Amino acid sequence: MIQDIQGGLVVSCQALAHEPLHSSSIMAKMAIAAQEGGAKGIRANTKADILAIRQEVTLPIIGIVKRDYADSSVFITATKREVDELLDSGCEMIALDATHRFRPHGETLRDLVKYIRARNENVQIMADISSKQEAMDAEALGCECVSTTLYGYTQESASHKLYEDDFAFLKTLQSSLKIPVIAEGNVSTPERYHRALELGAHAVVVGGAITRPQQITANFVNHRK
Ligand SMILES: CC(=O)N[C@H](C=O)[C@@H](O)[C@H](O)[C@H](O)COP(=O)(O)O
Repeated sequence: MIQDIQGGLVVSCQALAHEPLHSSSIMAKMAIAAQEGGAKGIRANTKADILAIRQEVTLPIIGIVKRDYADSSVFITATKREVDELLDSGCEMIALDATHRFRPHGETLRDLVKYIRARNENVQIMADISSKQEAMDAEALGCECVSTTLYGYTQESASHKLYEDDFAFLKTLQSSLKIPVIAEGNVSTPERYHRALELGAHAVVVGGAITRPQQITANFVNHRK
């Protein structure tokens, strides 16, 4: 999958339970639209959504399972339970939280990577990180790529946005890693998308700006010239 998405757009088709488009069949339609528009891959949440999307499109899928746990703030593919669901879904790549935060039940990223490799050696792994050190650790564990998904979404990185200072964080990662770096998070305009690629992002994941109409609507309503 990592080669298939090179130089292109991955569309994240996600609607959580509290969102208006929450429905596997609607996410499958979103994925068709993304494919028709030229996307090279899909990022999707839950086994049910991935199975529905698989029926409709030929694009490779990055799977995640978001689930909240009481003892941890990690919520993207946090434990073996979510990994099992994704391995059953048949997605080509599994994305996991790869931050240094404590995981539910004390599970570790190292264990989860080992577990995925033992169960299916063909599934690739994307590390969702929020700092350079996390990215370097994920590379050392053998993940196929890192994504900037959680930059700006942890306590330590909360004051940052990926695109600020002309994607300074992306540049830092690129000069520190050998594995591909995916730009993800707040890439909300075509200009940002193309700039990230120009700077050498292996691929770019765009979500809300394409697949969350409530967010798109609010952007119109709140836009100030
Ligand atoms: C932080 C977090 O929970 N990120 C999630 C990860 O899968 C998704 O909610 C985002 O939509 C995705 O990362 C794409 O980002 P954006 O929607 O900003 O283009």
